[in-house]
Amino acid sequence: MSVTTETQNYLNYINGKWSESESSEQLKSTSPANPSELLGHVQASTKQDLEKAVEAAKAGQKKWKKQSGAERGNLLFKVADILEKNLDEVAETMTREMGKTLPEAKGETARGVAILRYYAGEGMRKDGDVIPSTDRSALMFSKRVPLGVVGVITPWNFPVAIPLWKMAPALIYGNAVILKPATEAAVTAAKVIECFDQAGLPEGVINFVTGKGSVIGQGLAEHKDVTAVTFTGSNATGNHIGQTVAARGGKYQLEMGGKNPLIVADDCDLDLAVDAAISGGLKSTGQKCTCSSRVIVQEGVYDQFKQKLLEKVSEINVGDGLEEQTWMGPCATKEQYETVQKYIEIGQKEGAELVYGGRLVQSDSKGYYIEPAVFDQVTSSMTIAQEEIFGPVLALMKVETIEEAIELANDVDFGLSASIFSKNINHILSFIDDIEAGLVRINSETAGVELQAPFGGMKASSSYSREQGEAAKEFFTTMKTVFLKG
Ligand SMILES: NC(=O)C1=CN([C@@H]2O[C@H](COP(=O)(O)OP(=O)(O)OC[C@H]3O[C@@H](n4cnc5c(N)ncnc54)[C@H](OP(=O)(O)O)[C@@H]3O)[C@@H](O)[C@H]2O)C=CC1
Ligand SMILES: O=C(O)CCC(=O)C(=O)O
Repeated sequence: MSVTTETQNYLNYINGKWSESESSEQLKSTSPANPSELLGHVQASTKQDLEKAVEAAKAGQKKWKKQSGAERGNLLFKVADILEKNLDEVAETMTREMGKTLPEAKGETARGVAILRYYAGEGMRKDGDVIPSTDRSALMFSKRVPLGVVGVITPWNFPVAIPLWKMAPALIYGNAVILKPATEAAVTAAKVIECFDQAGLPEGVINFVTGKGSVIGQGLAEHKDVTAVTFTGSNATGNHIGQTVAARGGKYQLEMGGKNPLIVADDCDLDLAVDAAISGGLKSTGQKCTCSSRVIVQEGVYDQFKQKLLEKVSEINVGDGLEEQTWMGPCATKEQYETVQKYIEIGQKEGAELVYGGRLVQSDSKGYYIEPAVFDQVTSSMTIAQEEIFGPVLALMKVETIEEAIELANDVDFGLSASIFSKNINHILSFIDDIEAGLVRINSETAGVELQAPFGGMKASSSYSREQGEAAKEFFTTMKTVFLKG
């Protein structure tokens, strides 16, 4: 059985088999560059489908955890090789399905391959410590053990990297997984699951159930046999999931929004700062939780920075992500397109000055295209300085001192990522100390996560847990302390 039927009807993957939902209903996935282009249908799954997946995962996990780390790792290496072989197809599907440009989609898929290899290697690393006992004749040690069944709920903005940076560590540490991808990027996710299928993971170890967040996502959050749930997405949904899982005593991990500041100091290399504002703020059409949305500039270089920024932003080519000349693709969904427009209107109503862009870009295909927008005269109390827009909108804010810049940078509910551009070590050290962010970046853009380092935010950006690198071990395992005496 393959991932689809002949009509591009992408199936669920439960207990090692591709299967239709009991509902016999499907949800449509279309292209944001051309909303009349159908990518395929995915299953509108029911709670019964999810129940089957949970049963399969429970049974699969019992055997999976008995395999050695090296055996599990070998399978992940195999998945990585298959994904690498299919990189072009997966990346092109991603571009068609959620709009990011093809080079970005290829980069993300290659990152997926690297994530799989990193965690495959983890199967050969230590899973505990020897701890001296007060009893000289005893051996005491800690041992990491899997949690059981892990629910993975993912967004549409990184349809390959985010599912993989959650599933690969879950699997290597001996858990079984049920992935519920964002509906808008579920076809790309199906292609990733196909790589696991081809690699021959044992039945039930990895399961894929598409459907509405309110049914399948909610079902994972509520299910008593889903020991842990890992989520990336909006704050509203994340907080709801966290409360639901906590109420039944489960473990959860939430990665949510950002309102990331980039501080430009008087003494910095302005050209580098301009490039970082553009790359960090507008790549992926601003649809990254780590994107720079507030650019806080010291008054000494404010006008010069603004002029250089506007010159470069005006060169940005908006269009279909499959076309070579395109630098910025469409908004990923109709909802996102409307949200960005709404925030641009709010910004203007609240007194910010729209100094560039923000207009809709017409196309024959009626794609969700919008020009990058730059606002001047933004103050911290404005909605566009406080709420996550998730679109190509930069808000410029002027400050006198670096102390004021850091205070302004911290004046939001979020705390995911933050950058400073400066050559002054004192400014840099104050920034490292005082900025309220999980990712602190100096002379580098706010986006750009490395898979081997902990990733997560402070304040409302996350549940204080960290993903990726070695930090993933904390979430995807629990600990036994063993006291052994002859
Ligand atoms: N931190 C980040 O990386 C991201 C942040 N966002 C922010 O969220 C905003 C809205 O985007 P949106 O796609 O609606 O994000 P959501 O948070 O609603 O969706 C993320 C995932 O959660 C699922 N989901 C939705 N409702 C529930 C529920 N009740 N219980 C469990 N799971 C659920 C979704 O499924 P389904 O697809 O079926 O709705 C999807 O798989 C964006 O504008 C942006 O600000 C969005 C994406 C990523
Ligand atoms: O910046 C990155 O590479 C990752 C961003 C991210 O995790 C997100 O947008 O959800």
